[in-house]
Amino acid sequence: MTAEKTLVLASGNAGKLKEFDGLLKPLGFDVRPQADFGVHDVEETGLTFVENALLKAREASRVSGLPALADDSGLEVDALHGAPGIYSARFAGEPKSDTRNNEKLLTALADCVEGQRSGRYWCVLVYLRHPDDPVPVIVQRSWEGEILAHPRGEGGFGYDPLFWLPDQNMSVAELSAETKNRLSHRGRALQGLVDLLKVAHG
Ligand SMILES: O=P(O)(O)OP(=O)(O)OP(=O)(O)OC[C@H]1O[C@@H](n2cnc3c(O)ncnc32)[C@H](O)[C@@H]1O
Ligand SMILES: [Mg+2]
Repeated sequence: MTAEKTLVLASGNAGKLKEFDGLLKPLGFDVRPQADFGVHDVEETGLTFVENALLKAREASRVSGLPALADDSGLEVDALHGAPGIYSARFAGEPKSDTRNNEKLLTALADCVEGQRSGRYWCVLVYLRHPDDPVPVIVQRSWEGEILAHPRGEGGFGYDPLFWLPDQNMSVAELSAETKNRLSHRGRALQGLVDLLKVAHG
């Protein structure tokens, strides 16, 4: 394994870290969570996923001295004019809670009938070779679905029990980890990033 393939993952989200591990280890990357270096969560002050991902990657790379990969992601619901969007993790306030976020989403959509509950996950990945890297590698991918009226399934994390995939006839929380990684906003963004890295940085 080459030293260039060691990465710090700029995330404190256990669900994301597990998915990245499953995706990056088979590709030969040595993936280190930011907690290994004592990196704390940065304040996500950006107005876009890309700004927040840059903030996270820069901090993790600065503290660890390694190239960094950050993920800023969230759920965009059409009937809620794009909410919770970049505020998805803290939709129901601090401290962050998937359970309370899901309850708040169900309440917000209580009057919304089937057919008006469309939405999508977004994942923006940013890769920095070092904290001052002027050429970040950036990939954005979405994943279309509908918001269920009741949770289904035990897998995944976050809004997955409420995110329905008509094509699969399942919620994301009912998919296997492998299938989620193959289809998801994050899995496809990472595939795109790995392809770009081959071109951009050898
Ligand atoms: O910032 P880090 O430390 O990475 O962890 P976080 O949970 O705060 O991550 P974000 O700021 O990117 O917020 C993303 C939120 O969007 C939701 N989300 C993103 N991807 C998801 C997925 O694959 N399944 C379910 N929910 C997801 C979930 O609520 C996340 O907490
Ligand atoms: Mg966050």
